[in-house]
Amino acid sequence: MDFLVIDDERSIRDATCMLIDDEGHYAEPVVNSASALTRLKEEKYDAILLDLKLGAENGLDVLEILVKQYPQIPVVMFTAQGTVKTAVEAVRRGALDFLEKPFTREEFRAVLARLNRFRQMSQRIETLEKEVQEVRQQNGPEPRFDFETPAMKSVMDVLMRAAKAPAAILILGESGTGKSVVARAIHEQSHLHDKPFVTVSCPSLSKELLQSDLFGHVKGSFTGAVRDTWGKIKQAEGGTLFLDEIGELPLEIQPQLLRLLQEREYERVGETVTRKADVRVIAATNRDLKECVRNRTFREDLYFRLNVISVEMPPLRQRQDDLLRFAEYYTDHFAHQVGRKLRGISATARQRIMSYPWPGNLRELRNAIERAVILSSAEQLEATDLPSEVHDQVDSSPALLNTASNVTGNAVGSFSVQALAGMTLEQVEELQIRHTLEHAPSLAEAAQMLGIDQATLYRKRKKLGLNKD
Ligand SMILES: Nc1ncnc2c1ncn2[C@@H]1O[C@H](COP(=O)(O)OP(=O)(O)OP(=O)(O)O)[C@@H](O)[C@H]1O
Repeated sequence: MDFLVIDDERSIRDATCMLIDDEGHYAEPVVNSASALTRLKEEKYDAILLDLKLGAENGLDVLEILVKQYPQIPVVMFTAQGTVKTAVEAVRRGALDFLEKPFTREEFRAVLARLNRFRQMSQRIETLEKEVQEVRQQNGPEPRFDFETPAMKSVMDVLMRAAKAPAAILILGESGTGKSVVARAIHEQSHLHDKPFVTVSCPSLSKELLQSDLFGHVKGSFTGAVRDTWGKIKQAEGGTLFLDEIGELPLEIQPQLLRLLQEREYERVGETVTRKADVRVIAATNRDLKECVRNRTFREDLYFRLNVISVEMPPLRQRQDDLLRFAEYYTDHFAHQVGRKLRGISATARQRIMSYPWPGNLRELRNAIERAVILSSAEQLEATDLPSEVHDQVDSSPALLNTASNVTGNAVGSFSVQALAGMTLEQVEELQIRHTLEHAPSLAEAAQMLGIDQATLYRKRKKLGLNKD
């Protein structure tokens, strides 16, 4: 490891550098903060040893500058005997450890071991961050926010202005409209961009697990709680807590969330110690929260708390100005990913894309284009490369016709845009779900075809009284 030793006392400085050298590391001595900051600009160090009493300078002030400018470099403070209180203060202000002068080789080795662990952890985090970035790049195209649809432009305008304020933000909109994507964009545009962004998926867990996931728990608080754990609130400390599908939040947990938003306080499950939370909350849902309030499945006070700034993401069928641009963008992305040279989308395929209602919104469009790019063999994406529900809109299959008749109660001549135009959005969605469930071999595949997650399809299916095992 490479050390920067900051001490104005020559004897201590030299002795420390010799000790570091003896232990097989490299040390560079400097006498004050000015030369330390100059060296830090020129060289890369793994750790800093800093004297608390640095001549006329206060080591704690220097520590603050170092922690702010070089948060990735651990700092160990040299302290004189009997200044434990100050040493504790130094740790509170961001020092990794302290060494009481004069120190023995053993004491120094103990600090070295800690520094080594810190270094290994930092390297691991760096590797993981790179991996996450790679997975993201492999999984999907980078989000784009250059929308042309006026309604979407104004949504983004509100969100980007709100990003810089600490108030809670509520994002409404159908599944797949990009709520999670914009939640992350708000975080990245905000003053918290270098702090954590932590997602809690409200419907995916049981009430007990969700409570523990959010607030943490102490050992023995329920069967299986074998050790103390911190929840997502703690993980998100100083950053953004994104509550996805907030409309599914069990009623029992809602008062605790309200308290978190109002008082910034919470307790871990099985513990009475009240803890302070420093998080910015963004929540999203595809439910009609006002309706949930009316049905008494969502607390009104919580709704008002969350609804300080709220936006509604328009469904893709109302974003005609963006539809083709996104389709083209996805085509280029996936063609590049699979190493294909595609000359865009054919005129017929474009027409089909424009006239299809995309109930699964951007997620469905993205999946449809990814599939089409993989299947395509021509120079351009053709209508026949698109999923059947998209390219068969005019000459529909009998099964679909039957379903359409059932849904609307009328004999529909064909499943065309005209037929859809006579139906409500709810009916179109129901039609699409019924059709997909009829044809997909499993719920998982039906969800994938619809471009929604399984939990959403499960809920919708239940609401419609449909079954598929
Ligand atoms: N701005 C965007 N640019 C590119 N792709 C996007 C964008 N927004 C959404 N998508 C695509 O749509 C998919 C779904 O987006 P997202 O998960 O944010 O939707 P959602 O509204 O949160 O859905 P759900 O309610 O089901 O959780 C993303 O994985 C991405 O592929």
